[in-house]
Amino acid sequence: MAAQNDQLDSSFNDLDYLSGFGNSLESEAIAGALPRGQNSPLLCPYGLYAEQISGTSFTAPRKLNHRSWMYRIKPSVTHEPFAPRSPSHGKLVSEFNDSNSVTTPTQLRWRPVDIPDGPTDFVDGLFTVCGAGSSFLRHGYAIHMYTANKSMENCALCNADGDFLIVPQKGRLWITTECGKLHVSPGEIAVLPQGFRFSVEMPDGPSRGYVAEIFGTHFQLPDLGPIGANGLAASRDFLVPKAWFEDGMRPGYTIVQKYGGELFTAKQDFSPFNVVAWHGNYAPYKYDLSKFCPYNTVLVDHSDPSINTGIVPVLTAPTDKPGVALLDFVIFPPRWLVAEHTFRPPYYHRNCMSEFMGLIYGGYEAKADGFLPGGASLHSCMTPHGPDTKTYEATIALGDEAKPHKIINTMAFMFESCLMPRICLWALNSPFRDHDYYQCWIGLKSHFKLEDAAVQNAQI
Ligand SMILES: O=C(O)Cc1cc(O)ccc1O
Ligand SMILES: [Fe+2]
Repeated sequence: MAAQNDQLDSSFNDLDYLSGFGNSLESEAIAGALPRGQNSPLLCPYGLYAEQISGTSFTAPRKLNHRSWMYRIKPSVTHEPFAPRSPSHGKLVSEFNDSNSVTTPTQLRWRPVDIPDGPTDFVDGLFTVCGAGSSFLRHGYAIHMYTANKSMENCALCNADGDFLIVPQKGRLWITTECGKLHVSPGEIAVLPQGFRFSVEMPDGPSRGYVAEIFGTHFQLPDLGPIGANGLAASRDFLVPKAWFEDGMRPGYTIVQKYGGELFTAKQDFSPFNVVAWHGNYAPYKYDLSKFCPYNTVLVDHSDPSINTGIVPVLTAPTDKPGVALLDFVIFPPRWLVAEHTFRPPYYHRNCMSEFMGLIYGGYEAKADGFLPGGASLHSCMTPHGPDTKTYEATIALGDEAKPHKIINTMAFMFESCLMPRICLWALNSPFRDHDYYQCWIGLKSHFKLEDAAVQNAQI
């Protein structure tokens, strides 16, 4: 089910799923469709074709190795040659350089982008905001957003560049994948790993959301360290589709392949969702953010976001350096604030990591206004940021009298990366850019009282 909060439609009946993060799973839409005792028999049950999808190199260490076997009516190779899509897309970037993006250390914020009136599906509605690195070199990330209003028709997207982590903000997504169907509501996230073909329906029409794409690695659950064996995102809350297939002719079906940030298309006359059974540990999945179990200080201080406000990553895409993320997905869920004689909102800070933030619903504790559901902000490497003037003044005015207080009806998130993002020009020049963002801090006045220091010194 979708996250339990009054912003969301809880009447929606969800599907039945498999569960467990990174588990080795199996699913048959028809009993007996999975071969037993081997992956690639000479003849598969029911005359199916066996096909492997590898999400890691064949020789990746076992604990990092991802692959699945699919038993399908026709193999996915059965299509005409790929050709550049016409019209080309033009707003997707997977290798960030000065031909397609710029740098700026300034604090950036965007209002929610309007959803187009004209028919726009998930593929056409997707645009890159910022990112770093290269899908070709298998190191980097891209942050996209989408605004769309219609289902993909007779076509499926396959992303050869990386994994998509989709964060719907408005409108449900019904995602058909080769492993089966995922119904994803705002308040939930979905991960479509590199290479899976999928098609997105938008049953609610106007839809908006965020997408983090990672190149060259996959998301993991973060280590829990001293927290212990439980807490944060639990493995069993990650839901994986059950096998689902469609048979028969689908003339003119289009496979859209995103490859090096460009789109290519190929025609075939059947649905790619023809997998009758599959097994393995490489599969799409979803997670309901309301299941997250946050941890926090129970006495003083606002510790680092790696623990204190419950904003420990839900998922992390690691680099080779211990503790340094290519991309962390971090949430700011409803939770109790109890710290004593403490400035409870996020502290003022500069971070060697770059922080892209979005808001799914409600408000965000560090910004009294201007940061809206569907909007976004970017505070790049070492760019100072923190609570706006109103938040600071309201917190100080409350003083030490602040009682335990529950932040409710909110779900903000952050994509945090060690790589410095370049920003796409259409995002920088967007009519939705809030050019007055800096004003939210300009009113911060000095509270420094030199007289107090003089009195103090006189007493010594
Ligand atoms: O900048 C932000 O709003 C995100 C953030 C929140 C927090 O509680 C501590 C650090 C941090 O970067
Ligand atoms: Fe921050």
